[in-house]
Amino acid sequence: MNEVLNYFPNLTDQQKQQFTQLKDLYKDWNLKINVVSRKDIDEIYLRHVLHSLGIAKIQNFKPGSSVMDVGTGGGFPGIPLAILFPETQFHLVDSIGKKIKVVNEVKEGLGLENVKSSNCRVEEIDEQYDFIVSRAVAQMETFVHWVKGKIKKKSVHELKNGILYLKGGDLSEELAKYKTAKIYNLSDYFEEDFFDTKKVVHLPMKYKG
Ligand SMILES: C[S@@+](CC[C@H](N)C(=O)[O-])C[C@H]1O[C@@H](n2cnc3c(N)ncnc32)[C@H](O)[C@@H]1O
Repeated sequence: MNEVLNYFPNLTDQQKQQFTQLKDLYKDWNLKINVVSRKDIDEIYLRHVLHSLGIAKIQNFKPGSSVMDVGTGGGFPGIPLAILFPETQFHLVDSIGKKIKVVNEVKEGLGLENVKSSNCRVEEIDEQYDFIVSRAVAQMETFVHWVKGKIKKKSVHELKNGILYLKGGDLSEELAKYKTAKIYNLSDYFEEDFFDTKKVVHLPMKYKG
């Protein structure tokens, strides 16, 4: 938990309480439905919470904005971001029902009123968002295809509306055809070795009405 406080020192008491509660909730639920590896549970604040919050170092979501987390699994990056931005609406989507079950239990346990979830493939979603976030779900080309038409027309943030994807390693080939993609190194924001290869990719997406 100290990792989170160290990089996000201005949390409210409620946010501190929610982040603290989060570990026990995942520990309990993980025994019933495995969504996080056992090793990762012990390092949940570093590997899951702080990694998810890397997106917040690139863009703070404004009150009233909306964000979809595609292939959220047990709720990453969506749940930590929903704690950090309580006035932004988050839609967490996964095609596997038991993962969405964990998301719903954690959401209830933490009292997160700004989270809704859907158990379906993202291709079936017919809504629009300021940003679409994700981690470890698909190659960029497939992902772009899935989320086309799901971006709001008007940008109200510093970054243009589009995708904010947590990725790792060498992305030169995967992103070669996306000239407007910008890569942010999380090692510029977090000093732990875990972040040495971790990045956030911002890809602005044109509105398709
Ligand atoms: C490797 S897991 C990553 C989970 C989470 N984002 C994380 O980083 O912990 C990939 C998840 O994407 C989901 N997924 C893959 N394709 C999807 C699609 N087209 N629509 C919705 N979910 C999808 C899978 O069910 C799986 O839970």
